[in-house]
Amino acid sequence: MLTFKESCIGVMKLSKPPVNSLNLEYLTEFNIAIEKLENDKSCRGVIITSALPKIFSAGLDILEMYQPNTDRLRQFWTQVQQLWINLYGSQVATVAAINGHAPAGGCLVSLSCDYRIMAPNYTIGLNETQLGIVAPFWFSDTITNTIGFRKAERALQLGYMFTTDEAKACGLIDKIVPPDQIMAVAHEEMKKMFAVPDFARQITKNQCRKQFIDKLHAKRDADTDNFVNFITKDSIQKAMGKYLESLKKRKSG
Ligand SMILES: CCCC/C=C\CC(=O)SCCNC(=O)CCNC(=O)[C@H](O)C(C)(C)COP(=O)(O)OP(=O)(O)OC[C@H]1O[C@@H](n2cnc3c(N)ncnc32)[C@H](O)[C@@H]1OP(=O)(O)O
Repeated sequence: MLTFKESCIGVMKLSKPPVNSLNLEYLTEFNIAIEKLENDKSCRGVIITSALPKIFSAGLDILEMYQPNTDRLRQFWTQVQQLWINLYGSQVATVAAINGHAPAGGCLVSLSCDYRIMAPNYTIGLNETQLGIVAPFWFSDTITNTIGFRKAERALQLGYMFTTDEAKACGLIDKIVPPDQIMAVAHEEMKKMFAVPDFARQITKNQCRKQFIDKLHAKRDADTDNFVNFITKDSIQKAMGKYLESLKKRKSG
């Protein structure tokens, strides 16, 4: 993770080649970096983007969920939950500068921010069902809160990956920006949020999001149990093995 500060704005650049997949170690690093910025009194905003060309993040590392060690799988899921809690509940203003594809966990990271700008000709969405897995309730809450129930339900069922244009049309992202302008526009959007007194913006954000974060806190252990029981089922392991194979075939084909 490349993290630096530009006056009162923290910039986090995901940099885990080849596709910024989020494994246990990287999620832990991500959480430490965001918590550090959150606790930095001089930091008012965070921009999350990718240091890689064409990929914002491929989402959760599928290899963590394929033929897993159960203890590690639990730790992995705890870090995924923590990342969402940290981002969705952050007190600082957050902008996702989506400069590449953002499937599944990559989409969730961006949806957890306050504002999303995206470069053209990429795809974004919660495609979990395409892998034969199911996005947990807090993933669906987050997309529903962004694009509304009907569109979210349809997108989740299909595991639909939106083009940048489609994402803009349904409100999944806020603005389409040429790749060479994405950081400049992220700073402009951040300034708009800074024009509002921090405490008023923070309390308002809390009012909107707290109930959803509290819901996960109340069910956190059960959510981890569900995840571990679900992922370790034979049928799910088979589906995930097939999906991994299809990724490799697509590459060679
Ligand atoms: C109960 C479950 C709850 C919710 C759980 C999960 C949420 C998730 O996030 S699951 C992850 C879903 N992600 C995807 O489906 C993305 C899959 N990847 C792609 O579509 C493409 O790789 C991508 C468009 C991101 C990039 O395309 P390319 O630039 O063409 O790269 P390659 O496809 O050649 O990939 C390079 C290399 O990376 C491996 N890879 C890709 N994604 C992942 C991933 N998410 N986890 C682990 N590894 C991944 C891919 O297999 C290639 O590997 P090698 O063949 O060994 O080089």
